[in-house]
Amino acid sequence: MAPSALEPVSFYPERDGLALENLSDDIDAVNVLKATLKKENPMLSKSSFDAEKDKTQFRQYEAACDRVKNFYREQHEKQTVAYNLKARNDFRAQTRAEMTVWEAMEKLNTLIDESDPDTSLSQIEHLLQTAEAMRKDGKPRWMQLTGLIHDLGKLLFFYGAEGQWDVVGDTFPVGCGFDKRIIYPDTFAGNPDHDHPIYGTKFGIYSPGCGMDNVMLSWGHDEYLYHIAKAQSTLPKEALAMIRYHSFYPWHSAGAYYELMDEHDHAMLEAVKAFNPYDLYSKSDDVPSVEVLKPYYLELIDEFFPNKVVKW
Ligand SMILES: O[C@H]1[C@H](O)[C@@H](O)[C@H](O)[C@@H](O)[C@H]1O
Ligand SMILES: [Fe+2]
Ligand SMILES: [Fe+2]
Repeated sequence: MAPSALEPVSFYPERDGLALENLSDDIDAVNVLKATLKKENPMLSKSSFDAEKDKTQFRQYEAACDRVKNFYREQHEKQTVAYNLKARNDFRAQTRAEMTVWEAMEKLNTLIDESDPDTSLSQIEHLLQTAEAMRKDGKPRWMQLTGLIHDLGKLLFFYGAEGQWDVVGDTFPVGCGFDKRIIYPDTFAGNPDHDHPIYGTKFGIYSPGCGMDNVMLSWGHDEYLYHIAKAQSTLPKEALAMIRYHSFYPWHSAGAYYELMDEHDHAMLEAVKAFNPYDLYSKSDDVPSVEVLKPYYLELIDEFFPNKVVKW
């Protein structure tokens, strides 16, 4: 019988008249269901870092050295809409190099990331630490590979970057107001877009719910590698989101810019959040042995990059 307009509709018709003492059984059932769901999606299961690490030891920007502070002042002053349009044009206009993923990891190894307060290890070691932590936690192979390559976009530094400010560091949208939850928010006062009549407003060139695919994130290693992986690998969309947004801390960790998201972005945010602990908290793990791990990862790379030689 259809419910009359005046009667409340029960969303749980089979539970109408449920006795209170059965409630704890229901809670157990929900917990079992949650565990089963997690098993089916190991990407989302908790990282082992949750119990092991003192997370307050990471990303301490107020206490950071001048190298880090100076880096962010420059990045925040120079990442403008005009620069971002130019960077994307330059990117599309050429292939910078052709080499395998492993060769790219070796090439990147000489870069010391000025924005990073948490590691003094080389890039190859950081990539292996990230991937190894995922492997130990039983994460899917595609996710391990994502961990292995996620910072390879820093190669940009060797191919016409203007410095490190357009390669590394946290990212944020350009073309709309800079959110206070970005680290060192006051340094945006020196950005020419800060007081722009459109770019300086809350939504700027965007509209509520427009979706992150339509948002221009500050140009750097995330955006660059995202385009390469999207075109040349068989990685799933969750992996591409992990790559594109892994430095977007104001979004995935501080909760800013949610008003720009569309429905698809909510699922992608979960993927990025599942990725983040491996990137950040593995930085204090033991130094991995490159030569010992190389055969395992060479095979993994081949699985997702059908053309061994990648166009960078
Ligand atoms: O300093 C780091 C580093 O540059 C990372 O590669 C980047 O992903 C982080 O967002 C940033 O905080
Ligand atoms: Fe990164
Ligand atoms: Fe990283």
